[in-house]
Amino acid sequence: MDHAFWHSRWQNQQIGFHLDQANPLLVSHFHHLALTAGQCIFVPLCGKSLDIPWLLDQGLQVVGIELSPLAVKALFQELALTPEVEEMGAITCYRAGPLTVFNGDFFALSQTQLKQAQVGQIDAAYDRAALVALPADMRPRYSQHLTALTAHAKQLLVSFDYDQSLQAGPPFSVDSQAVQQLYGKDFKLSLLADVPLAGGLKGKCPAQEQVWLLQALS
Ligand SMILES: C[S@@+](CC[C@H](N)C(=O)[O-])C[C@H]1O[C@@H](n2cnc3c(N)ncnc32)[C@H](O)[C@@H]1O
Repeated sequence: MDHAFWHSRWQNQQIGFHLDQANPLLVSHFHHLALTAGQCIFVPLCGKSLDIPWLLDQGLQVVGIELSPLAVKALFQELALTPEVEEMGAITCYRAGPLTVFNGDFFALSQTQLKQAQVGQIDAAYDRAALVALPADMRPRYSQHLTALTAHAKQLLVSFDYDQSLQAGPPFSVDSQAVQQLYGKDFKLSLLADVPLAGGLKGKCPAQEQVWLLQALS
């Protein structure tokens, strides 16, 4: 998917991926990350997800990155937060208290900008509808960049497994074998949940929603 695809989705409010509550799978499986208040969680391709306020409510510092300026502005507006805005080259950083959201291309986000925004150690990552939003040829670059940016931080990953021939993505099917190929070299993978998606994918084909815990191999 190119940038124009996602900009147009936000422009036209075609954001069926956006849930009107925190993702129930995050709520049920968050404890596996064993985070404590004050620690920092990174949320790639975050949209204006209500997972963000839920994570803030756990006392965490939350760092997101999102391509669409519409999404980032809506996120802060809906949370009634007025961010400080700082241009950092190709990326713009929005900050309000424990929430930092970079607006720009995930692949352009570097340690330099994280430092400039005074993001310290990232203790965990949470991927919901990020890996599965990307076509197969982009996923290895995505997983490597995420692993490097977060210094092999543990991760909660929510993915889909369905018959890709029945339905085109996004979201794409990223099955257990694909998760293993992308992350198995660096992480121990534990499948925490493998549950049928209620109503199927876009109401059209049966799909499993899977929750993975990734823990760095030492
Ligand atoms: C399927 S949505 C998921 C959003 C959010 N994680 C959620 O659960 O609601 C994927 C998001 O990734 C953003 N995105 C796509 N490509 C991106 C990129 N290269 N860098 C940053 N964000 C990107 C899109 O604008 C979109 O908001």
